[in-house]
Amino acid sequence: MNVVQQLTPAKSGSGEADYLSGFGNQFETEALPGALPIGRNSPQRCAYGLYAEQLSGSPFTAPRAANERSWLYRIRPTVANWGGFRKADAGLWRTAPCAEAEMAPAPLRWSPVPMPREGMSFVEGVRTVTTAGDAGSQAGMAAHLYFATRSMQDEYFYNADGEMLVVPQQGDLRLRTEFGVIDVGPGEVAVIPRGVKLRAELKDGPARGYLCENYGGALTLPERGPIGANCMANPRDFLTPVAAYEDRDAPSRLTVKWGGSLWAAEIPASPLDVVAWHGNYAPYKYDLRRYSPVGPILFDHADPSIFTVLTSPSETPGTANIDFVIFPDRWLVAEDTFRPPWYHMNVMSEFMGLIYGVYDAKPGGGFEPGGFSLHNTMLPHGPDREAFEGASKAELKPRKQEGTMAFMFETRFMQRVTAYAAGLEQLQKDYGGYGRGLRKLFDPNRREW
Ligand SMILES: O=C(O)Cc1cc(O)ccc1O
Ligand SMILES: [Fe+2]
Repeated sequence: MNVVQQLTPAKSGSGEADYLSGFGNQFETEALPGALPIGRNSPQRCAYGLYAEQLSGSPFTAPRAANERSWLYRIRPTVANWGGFRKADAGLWRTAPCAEAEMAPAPLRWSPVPMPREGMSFVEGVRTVTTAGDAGSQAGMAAHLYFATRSMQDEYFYNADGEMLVVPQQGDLRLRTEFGVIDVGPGEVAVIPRGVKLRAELKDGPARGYLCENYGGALTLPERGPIGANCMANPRDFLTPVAAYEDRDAPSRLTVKWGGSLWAAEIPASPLDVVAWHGNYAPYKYDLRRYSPVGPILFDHADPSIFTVLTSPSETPGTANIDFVIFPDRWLVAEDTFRPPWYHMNVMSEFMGLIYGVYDAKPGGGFEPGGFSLHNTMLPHGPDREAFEGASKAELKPRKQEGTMAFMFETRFMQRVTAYAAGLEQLQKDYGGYGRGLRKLFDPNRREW
C-alpha cells in the first residue's frame, strides 16, 4: 500500500477536480510537463524556476509504515508568503484542553442547527461541540460543526493543530488545496492533513457538516485481520487530487490555526502555487457508499469496530485516538438476535452524527440528519423503548437497512462539551432520561414472553 508509484498526466490549473486513486500511495503528479525533478528531490535548479519544499507529516525517522512526507515544487516557498501574523477571532472554534462548561453525566443529543443567515466562510463557520485530550501533546480530537454560506476569496487556511476530517451533511464543497482540487459532498468525506493549505468554495449553495479535528496520529486504514485482503474500505477507492496551481499575485489573507488560536497575516500571493508534487502526505477523499460492510451472517450483533473506515492510532495497540465508524446501508440477517445496538457502557467516548436516513438504535425521531449525540466515557446508552419493543418482537426476516448513513467519532478520551454546545437551544432537554421509558419486564414465573 505504501510503495505503489503513479505518474498520471495531470491537468494544469483548470480548476476541475481530477484524482489519483489509492490510499497512502507514493504519488507523483505535475501540472506542467517536466516540473517534477526525476530521480532526486532537490536539484540545484528546479524546472520553471520553482522552489522545492518538503512537507513532513511524520518525524523524519518514523518507521516506513508510518512515515509520511511530500515534496512540493512551488512558485514561492511557504516562508516567502509569511510574516506579520496577528491573533484573529477564533469565533466558536475551541481546542483541547477546554473546560468551559460542565455537564452532568448523561447521554446528550442535539437537533440539527439551522444554516446561519450571515455570510461566513468554511473557517469562520466552525463551531466546536466537544474537545478531548490535549492538542499540544498531539493526542485527542475535537468534534465540530461547520457552516459555510460564502466561498473563501483570496483567503487561505491551514491547521497546524490537527488533521481535518470533513464530513459534509448538506451542500457540496470545493476544497482547493496546495495538492489540487477536491470536490466533496454529503455521503463523501475529505481528509486534509495537518499543515496543508486550502481555500474552501461553495459549489451550489450553503454547506453544513461535521468536522473531526484529529490532534493525534494520522488517520489510516484499520487492519482487516481474518477478514483478509478485501472489503471494508478498499484502498483504491481513496482519491487524491492531481496537481493544480494558482499563479495569482494578489493581496490575500492566510489564517493559521496554531497552538489553539487563529493567527492571520496579509500575504502577497496565493499559496496554492504548487505546480508539481510527489509523496505520500496529501489530502484525499472517499465515498462512504463504497464501503463494503462485513457483519454477522448468522446471529448476534458485532461490535461497531467492524464498520471502521479510518483509524487514528495511539501508542497503545488497539486503543484508538479516534475511530471513524459508519453505519451504512446493509442487510440485517441475524437469526434469534436483538438486531439494534445492544445496551452498553464504553470506556471510549462516542460522538455520533447522521448524514441522511434513519439510525436503527433510534428509529422514532429525535436523531435527525444534521443532528448529533454524545455518549461519553462509561455512560449507559442503547435503544430507546420504541426500538427495543420493535426489535424484540420483530419477525427476523432478512431486512435491508436502506438509505441511511450515520457515523461515529469514537475516541479513547473523555469528550468535554463546549459552552456553545451546552447553550444551544437544539440541546434536547429530555434526552438524558430516554432510558427511563424502558419498562420492567421481569417475571420469574414466565420464562418465555
Ligand atoms: O451507541 C451507538 O449507537 C453506536 C454503537 C453501535 C453499535 O452497533 C454497537 C455499539 C455502539 O456503540
Ligand atoms: Fe455506543
